[in-house]
Amino acid sequence: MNGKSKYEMFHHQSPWISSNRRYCHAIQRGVVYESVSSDVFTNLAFEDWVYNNLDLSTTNLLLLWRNDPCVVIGRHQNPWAECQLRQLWGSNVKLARRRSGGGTVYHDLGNLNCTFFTDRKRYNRKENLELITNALRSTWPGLDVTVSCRDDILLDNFFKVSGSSAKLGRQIAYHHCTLLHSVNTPELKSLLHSKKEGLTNRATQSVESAVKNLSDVEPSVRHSSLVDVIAEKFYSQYQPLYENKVYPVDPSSEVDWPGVLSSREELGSWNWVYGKTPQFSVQRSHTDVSVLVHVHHARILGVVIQALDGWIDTGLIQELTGHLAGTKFWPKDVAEITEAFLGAVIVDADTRQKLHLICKLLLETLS
Ligand SMILES: Nc1ncnc2c1ncn2[C@@H]1O[C@H](COP(=O)(O)OP(=O)(O)OP(=O)(O)O)[C@@H](O)[C@H]1O
Repeated sequence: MNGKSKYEMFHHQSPWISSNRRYCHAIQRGVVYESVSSDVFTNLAFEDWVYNNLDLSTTNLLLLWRNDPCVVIGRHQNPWAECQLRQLWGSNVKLARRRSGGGTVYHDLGNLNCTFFTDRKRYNRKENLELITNALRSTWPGLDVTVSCRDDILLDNFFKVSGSSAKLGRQIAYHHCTLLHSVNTPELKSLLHSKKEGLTNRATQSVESAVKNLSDVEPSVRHSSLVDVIAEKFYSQYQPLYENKVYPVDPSSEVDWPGVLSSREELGSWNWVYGKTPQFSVQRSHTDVSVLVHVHHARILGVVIQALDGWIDTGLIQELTGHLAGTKFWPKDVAEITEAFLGAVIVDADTRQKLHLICKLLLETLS
């Protein structure tokens, strides 16, 4: 960095400081931004941008954002284990992998996300969560919200309305949390219900909770009112003499946040969303035969097919498993290989039926 601090680099080079006066409040002690985008990948890329580019040694930055329907898994999770992929693929719900750890959550426009960026030394999850619960209670005394020992926000000491995770760097940290005010809870429950049978996994597992929307208890809770009350509490805590202004930001602006679009592309890529899945295995069985698929970086590492001696010619099995090794663990890719194999192989009707069964079991491991 040629001896310059991050902020100096940023100050001199970044157009959003040097020429775009709209964003020149970055060195206040506290500032609230609200993203104008509802694209999960753009919002996650913007979080990344702030994390990598801003010097927040004197500033607390709160970013408020929400997304169109999506399932967001933690950095070290396995989407095959965490959600109903077949249902998700057939819907308009996107799947995203965030940079922070933790479990799987569902977002739609009825879920507000709050990202608290601070200097690493001032990182304090509990303080952030208390800020939210204090803001909620002082505006809607009927909301009995508390922070649990897992850093969830619970309603009536039971229903989860907020989950948290964080990313801690050497200098900067962020803590982000969700806030359910009016999400589609049936969709949340059906997409996240998984516990896939036959799957062996060392990835982080989600902790399922009963959830509820804040608006079920206080119908006047809306996105805009939440933004206002949380921003107000934030300013009263960090910047008491400052006007309670929520600054709209366009996180897709390459001019304001150079590099944000390539980060968005990476976060939306198959290699990130699926490819970062820790190694796992899935098994499917039928009375006569079982199929075990080992998967690494969402590619097939190997397939083990077990059957009674003489049930099928082992040479055929070796040929099929050889074709599959290294293939993407993805329905289209696996289907193409099994179809090509079945189309080319010359065998009697009984063997063909057995091969069809094996290929069917293979495809069942995929969702
Ligand atoms: N938007 C949401 N806000 C709050 N809870 C949610 C949301 N979506 C789903 N949930 C519930 O939270 C559960 C996942 O919680 P889990 O604790 O594993 O992850 P987390 O809250 O992201 O973070 P962490 O693992 O760091 O506590 C889901 O199974 C579901 O019951």
